Amino acid sequence: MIAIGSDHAAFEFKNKIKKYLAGKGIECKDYGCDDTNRTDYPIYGEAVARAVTKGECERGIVCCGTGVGISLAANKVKGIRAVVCSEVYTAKLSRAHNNTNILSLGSRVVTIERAKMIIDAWLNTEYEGGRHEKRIKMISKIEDKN
Ligand SMILES: O=C[C@H](O)[C@H](O)[C@H](O)COP(=O)(O)O
Repeated sequence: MIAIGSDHAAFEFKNKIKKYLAGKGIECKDYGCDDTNRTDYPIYGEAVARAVTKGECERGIVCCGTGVGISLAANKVKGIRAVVCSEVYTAKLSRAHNNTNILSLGSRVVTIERAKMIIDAWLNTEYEGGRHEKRIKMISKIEDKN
C-alpha cells in the first residue's frame, strides 16, 4: 500500500498518479487534499509521513508545486527519508543508497509522463544495504539528538 498526498497545486497531478498506479494494480491510500482549494502542504506531508512510520503504508508519494515544501514537512517526522526528484537517476539512487521511504514530485516542475518514469524507477529499486547501512544509522542518530 502506498500513501499519497498533495496540496492544491498538485491535486490534479496526484489524481493522475493514483490512476497510473491503479492501472498497475498498486493500491494507494489518499491522505488529502481533496480538491483544488488553496491549502497548506505541511498537513499532507506530515499525514503521509505518519502513515509510513506507523506502518499503515509501506512507502509514500507526496506532491506539491515544486515537491520541496511537502518533502520538508515529511522529513520532519522521525524515520522519514523523503527525496524530491525531477529525474530518474536520483530516484533510483535514493532507493539503492539512501533507502528513501517517501518520493516527492513537483507538479509545476515535471510533466506527468516524466513523473511516471520517476515513480517506476523509485518503486522498482531495492535498497542495497551494505556500506550504506552505517550512513542511514548516522542519520537516525541525528534525529535522536533533537
Ligand atoms: O513548496 C511549496 C509548494 O510548491 C506549494 O505547492 C506552493 O508554494 C503553493 O503555492 P501557491 O499557494 O502559490 O499555489
